[in-house]
Amino acid sequence: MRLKRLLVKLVPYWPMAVGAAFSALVVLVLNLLIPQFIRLVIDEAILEGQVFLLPWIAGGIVLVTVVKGVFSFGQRYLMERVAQKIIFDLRNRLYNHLQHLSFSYYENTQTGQLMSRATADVEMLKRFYGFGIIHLFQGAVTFIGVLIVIFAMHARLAALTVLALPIILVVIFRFGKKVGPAYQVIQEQLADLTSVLQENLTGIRVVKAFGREEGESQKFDNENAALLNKNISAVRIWAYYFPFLSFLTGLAAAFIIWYGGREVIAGRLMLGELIAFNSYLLMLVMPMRMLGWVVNLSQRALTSAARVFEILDTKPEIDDAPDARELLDVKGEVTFRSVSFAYREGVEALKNISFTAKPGENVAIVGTTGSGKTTLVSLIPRFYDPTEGEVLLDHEDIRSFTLQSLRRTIGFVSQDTFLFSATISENIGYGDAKADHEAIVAAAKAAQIHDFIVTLPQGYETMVGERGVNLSGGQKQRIAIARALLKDPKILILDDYTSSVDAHTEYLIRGALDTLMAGRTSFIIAQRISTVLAADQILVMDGGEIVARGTHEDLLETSPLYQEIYNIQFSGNSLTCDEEGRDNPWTT
Ligand SMILES: Nc1ncnc2c1ncn2[C@@H]1O[C@H](COP(=O)(O)OP(=O)(O)OP(=O)(O)O)[C@@H](O)[C@H]1O
Repeated sequence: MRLKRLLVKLVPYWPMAVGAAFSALVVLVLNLLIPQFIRLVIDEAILEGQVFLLPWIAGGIVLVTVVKGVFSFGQRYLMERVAQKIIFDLRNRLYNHLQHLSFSYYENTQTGQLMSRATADVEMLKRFYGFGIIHLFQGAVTFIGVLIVIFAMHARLAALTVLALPIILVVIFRFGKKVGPAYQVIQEQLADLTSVLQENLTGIRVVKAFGREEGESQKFDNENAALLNKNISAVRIWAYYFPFLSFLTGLAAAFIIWYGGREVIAGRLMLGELIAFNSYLLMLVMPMRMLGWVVNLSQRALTSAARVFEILDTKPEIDDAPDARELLDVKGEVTFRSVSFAYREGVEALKNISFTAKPGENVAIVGTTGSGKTTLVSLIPRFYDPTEGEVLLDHEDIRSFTLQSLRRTIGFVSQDTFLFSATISENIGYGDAKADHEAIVAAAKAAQIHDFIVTLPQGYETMVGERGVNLSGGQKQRIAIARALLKDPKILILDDYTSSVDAHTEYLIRGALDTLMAGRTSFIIAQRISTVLAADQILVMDGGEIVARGTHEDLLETSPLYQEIYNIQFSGNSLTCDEEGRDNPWTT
């Protein structure tokens, strides 16, 4: 099944694959000629004393070798090209597929596992296409070719020699059965090792902050030692295999010399024929060894294929409905109608949520930690679909629109800001490939980050992310805000957007956002008092439910939970700023 699926991928490249197979056949025929030259040298030139034949035979050998070289090159080159092309397609498909898999998939899969599949496993498949298949073919035709020739030369001797064949085949297949699972275990262990490495590198700050370098090294050591052991187990299987195979072929050679020698002495076989016969049998040694190698490679490739296909076969949980249409002319009315949602069955993160945000309305969401605020806003761009109920945009279920067009209308600034290893300008322009420099600068100005950017040595062309300058949390967040604003979204979602900027910057952003939010429906998970003050409606969440709603003044009077949140969360930063951005005590 998996093998068939791997082989089908050759179909689009059949002319090249056939070219490689043809070259392999030519190489085989030429190989079969060499022992005949040897026979001629011994039987005709030496024993019969026909010296004039020698230069011709020598010339023939040179010619055969040259032509063989050309076709060997063709075979290798063509097959490697096919392999590279198949792997190119596969890598692209895999990457593309990964882009479309849903959040839930990534939450349940280790990044290291995915990286290992996209690199080590794909590489294994390349070796299968580039070497495995052609060597399997070459081995099979060599076998058939040699058998035909030796039976034609001396049927009895050939028949007696190949009696050893079934034993050899049993050895090869037993080997395949053992080595396959051994390599599956290795491949899985390698993925585990990659996961440890990836997690360590991502969390290196935590490792250092807690002084856990030793512990982490130990963790890696353990996984690495497990990999070593598993590799050694596989190598042991290999190590048994080769000497045993050599022993069997040695036995066959001994038999030929013994039996064939007697035939020569009896005059039923020429000396040159015996030597040629033996050369043919030696030609079988390589394919037999190769068969073991190819069986091993194929087993590994099948393991890798299973791991790669598993990703490709995972359907994105969130996808376009078959009749999904483009979302056009958005007004921006968002309605949650009896929405419930569970990340895991039976544990509801949202329970029966209903509310409407009118176009252009500014909705603040407050609540205790873990009450479902982030989950609620994640349903609007369809990061997840409700388990029950529906989310409507302009009175239509958002599942009736294409994901692309839906997400295009939404600007999202999430809790953890991620910037790519690219220039500031590219990061801000991420959501709109056509954005010009003026638009990028305008967005940066609106997010109050322009003044900072121009102080950098390369301004907007400064690299950020892993390969560039380090920015503070607040600076990153403002770049993320600029990135969201550049899309000119009808709906704006800001999750904890002010959590890492100081009161002064918050004031500056606040001012910019007030203008920018005009005409957009916005949802802001509020951490600061100024946000709730500016909101048209505030949703108060607790345990996945909306327990109160209203304006700040209403809620202070009617909702004890809101009062509590206000006292704990907002009073600590109940400062707003005066015109110049200086902090002032906040009063209602
Ligand atoms: N990806 C996830 N998988 C499983 N459970 C999750 C996931 N994300 C959140 N939860 C759970 O869902 C509940 C709501 O989480 P959510 O992040 O929406 O809360 P929140 O109000 O935004 O919290 P905070 O203010 O701390 O960010 C929590 O109990 C949380 O543990």
